[in-house]
Amino acid sequence: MSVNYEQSAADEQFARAHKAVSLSDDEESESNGEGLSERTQEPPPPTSSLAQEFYEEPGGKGGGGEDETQEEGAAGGAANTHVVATHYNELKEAGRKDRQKSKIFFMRNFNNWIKSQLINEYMAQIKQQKRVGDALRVLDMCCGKGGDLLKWEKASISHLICTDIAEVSIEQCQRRYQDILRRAENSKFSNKFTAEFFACDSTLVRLRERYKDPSLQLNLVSCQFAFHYCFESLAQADCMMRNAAECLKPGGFFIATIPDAYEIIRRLKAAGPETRRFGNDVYSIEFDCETDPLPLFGAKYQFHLEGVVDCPEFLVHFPTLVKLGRKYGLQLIRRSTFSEYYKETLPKGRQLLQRMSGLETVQAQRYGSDEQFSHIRNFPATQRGRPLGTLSKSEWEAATLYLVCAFKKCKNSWDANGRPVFEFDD
Ligand SMILES: C[S@@+](CC[C@H](N)C(=O)[O-])C[C@H]1O[C@@H](n2cnc3c(N)ncnc32)[C@H](O)[C@@H]1O
Repeated sequence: MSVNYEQSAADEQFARAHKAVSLSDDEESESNGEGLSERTQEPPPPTSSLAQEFYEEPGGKGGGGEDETQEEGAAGGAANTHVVATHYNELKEAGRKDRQKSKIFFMRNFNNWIKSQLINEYMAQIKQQKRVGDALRVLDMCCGKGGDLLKWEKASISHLICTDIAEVSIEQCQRRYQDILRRAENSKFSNKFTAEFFACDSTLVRLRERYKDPSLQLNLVSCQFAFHYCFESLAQADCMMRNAAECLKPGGFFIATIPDAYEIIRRLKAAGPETRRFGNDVYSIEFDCETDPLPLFGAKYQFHLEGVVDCPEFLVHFPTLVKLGRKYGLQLIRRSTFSEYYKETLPKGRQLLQRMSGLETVQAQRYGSDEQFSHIRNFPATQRGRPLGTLSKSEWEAATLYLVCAFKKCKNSWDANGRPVFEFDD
C-alpha cells in the first residue's frame, strides 16, 4: 500500500489545529501569512486524534479521543536531550576491523553514500548559482564525530560550522578537522577550509548567537540522521527549524535525512494490534508513548541499531515539518524515501557506491543458502551464477526506515511591522 504524505485534507485540519499553538517563543514575531500561529476563538481539534489520522496510511481508520487537548505536545519539555547527549558521548568509536565485522557494515556505508549523493546534489546547485570567488559556507548541525568532514572537503567549501549536543563528539570532530588540515599542507589537491566548533543543544539554543560572526550567511545547512530529536516538543522543533533556516541565503538549501514516520507506523501496525515493538536482528523500535492515538510531538520510541544507537527518538510528522519550514522561509523541494533516492541517483552515483563499499558483493553459493539474500536468487545475473552487489534483508529493512528531504530558502520582503514576507514559488 502506498503512503501519501501530502494529504491535503489532513494538512488543512492540521493547520486549523495549530492556529491555537504558538510556534514561536516570541508572540510578537509570529505572523508570517501562513496562519500557523494566529490565535483563534475556536477550540482546536484534539492533537492526538489528528495525529492518529496523520500517521496512518491513506484509507486508514484514524480517529481518537475527542476530549484530549492540543497543548500536550507544546507543553512537553526537553526531558530527553540529556539522555541522547549521554548516549552519544559514551559511544565508543569502533576501529576499522571491528567496523568491518559489524552486521551493519555495508548499511552504514550505504547510508554514507546517500549522504554524499544528497550533499553533492545540492552543492552542485549552489555552485551553479554562485559567482567566482564567492565564499561557500556550510552549517553541519548535529555533526557527530565529523563523519561528513571529508564530504565538505571534497565539496570545496570555504567555511564550516560544526555543532552537536555531545561534547566528546565535537572534540573528536575538531581533531579530525585538524588531521585534514595537516594532510592538506602536504597535498596540492586538498582543499583547505576554515571551521568553527561548539557543543550545544540545537533544539534549545539559538545557534547564530554562538557563531564567530552572527551576521554570516550560509549556503547550505545539513542535518543528517538527527533532526527527529527535536520532535520531542513543538518548542524544540520550532527552535531547531529556526536554526536551520535563519542564516541561510535566499537560494540556499537545508538538507536532512530523517526516519520516515509513516513507514514506522506501517511496520508497527503490520506487527500486530497489541504490539508496541518491531524490528529484526539489526534494529528495533519500541514505542514508549501512547500509540493509539499518537501525539504530534513527543511520539517517543526507543531506537536500537546494532552497536551504534540505543536511545529515545521521536516521530517526525512530515506536514508539521513542512509547516515549520515555511514559517522560516523554507520551501520543501524534495521528499524521497531512501529506496526512491537510491534508485534515482544510482545512475550517477554507481562508481561512488562501489568505492564506498555501499553494497555487499554476494557470491552464488551464499545467496543460494542464506535467507538474508534470498531476494536476489531470481535476478537474471544471479541465475547465471554471477556475484551480485546488495544489502542483506535486515540491513535493507533498517536503511529503508529513512527518507531524505531538502528545502530551499526563499527570498523575502518586509511588511509594515518589519516582519518577513516570504516569496514561495509554489
Ligand atoms: C545518528 S548521529 C548523526 C551524526 C552525524 N550527523 C552523521 O550523520 O554522522 C545523531 C547526532 O545528533 C546529535 N544530537 C542529538 N540531539 C541533539 C540536539 N538536541 N542538539 C544537537 N545535537 C544533537 C547526537 O549527539 C549525534 O551526534
